[in-house]
Amino acid sequence: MFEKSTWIKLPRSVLLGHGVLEDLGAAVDDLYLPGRPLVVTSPTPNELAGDRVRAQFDDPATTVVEEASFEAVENVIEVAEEVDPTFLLALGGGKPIDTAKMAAEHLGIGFVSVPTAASHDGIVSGRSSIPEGDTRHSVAADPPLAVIADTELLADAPWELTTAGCADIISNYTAVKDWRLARRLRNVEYSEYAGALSEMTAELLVANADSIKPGLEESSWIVAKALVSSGVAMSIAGSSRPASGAEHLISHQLDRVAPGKALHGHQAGVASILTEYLHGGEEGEWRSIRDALASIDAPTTAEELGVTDAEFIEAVTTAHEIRDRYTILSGGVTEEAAIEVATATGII
Ligand SMILES: NC(=O)C1=CN([C@@H]2O[C@H](COP(=O)(O)OP(=O)(O)OC[C@H]3O[C@@H](n4cnc5c(N)ncnc54)[C@H](O)[C@@H]3O)[C@@H](O)[C@H]2O)C=CC1
Ligand SMILES: O=C(CO)COP(=O)(O)O
Ligand SMILES: [Zn+2]
Repeated sequence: MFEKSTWIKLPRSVLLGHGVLEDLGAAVDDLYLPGRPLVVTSPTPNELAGDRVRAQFDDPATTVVEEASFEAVENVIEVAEEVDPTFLLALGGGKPIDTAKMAAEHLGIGFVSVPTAASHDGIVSGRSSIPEGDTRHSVAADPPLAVIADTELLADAPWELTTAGCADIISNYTAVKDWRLARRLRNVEYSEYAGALSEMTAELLVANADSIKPGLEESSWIVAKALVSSGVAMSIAGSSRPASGAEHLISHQLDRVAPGKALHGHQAGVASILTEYLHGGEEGEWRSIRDALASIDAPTTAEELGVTDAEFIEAVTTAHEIRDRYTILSGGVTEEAAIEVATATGII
């Protein structure tokens, strides 16, 4: 008997392009969402765009979060219980968006995503990536009801945030390889559609690398489209698998070992050079990944990330300890082997 079923949750509206922030109020009306939002943001995005966002609503409330954490989620829930918003409006980078996404899920209300940086592919996804102690959770949550990605705003963000978004997408190559490996060795459920969409997103981004340049609003357009597409792949998969494999586990460990040193996407990008080498060996495609990262100004070495060689190696050797996700690193890598691979790929 045929018993398969799936439930794919996607945003209802995606507004992407020059000046679309001014259409935020209209986009929310179009969702039949009456009442006041609670704006969940972090300090810099609040300063940059908070007033333009609030001006489009009656009596909006605001809460500012510093980090993505379970405590931050609890705080947002507490504020929401006081101000009783109809929906949450996440304004900023990955941290306020992940925090609002998870808080909205707990509150049983919708949320709208307004990214101020094209720095990560969580702007559309139905996942929240939240650290806790020595581990890192990828928590299921509803995706945003609408995404308003204004390329004028995204293009004004520091250039490295855009290159971090590109690197987060380039790391999809190895994420999908890990996913296929997990299907072969652990019978993990794999979606051909999500895997193909994720790979195609990385390929299109790399094919357009020549148009990704500082000061060019078109760069934000290309990157934001890729971030939306990658987020949709995660929604189709019902997990972050299409965009998060062993390279992301290394990035998450770097957040613990060397907090605040490098951006999420940059860490995932450098780590994917290493995991591609582990998948394909010397003759594999690690040089293509390295060159693709270099072509859009993203780091390719531990030094360019601002972390020490020892910190990078520690993140590699401990990556398998977090999360029950089968990858090329499951089973662990010895320190000697990690040093050898990181040296062979020029990361250290
Ligand atoms: N849920 C998911 O599917 C995904 C979640 N993530 C998560 O997202 C986070 C990384 O995202 P980021 O955006 O790097 O973190 P973030 O929210 O900390 O932003 C990075 C920095 O950029 C600043 N910033 C944002 N917009 C700016 C602007 N327009 N001008 C100047 N500065 C601006 C912020 O103030 C912050 O200091 C990580 O926690 C990661 O795990 C990443 C990918 C996917
Ligand atoms: O960063 C991600 C995809 O780019 C997803 O991260 P998680 O696997 O931690 O949810
Ligand atoms: Zn990522």
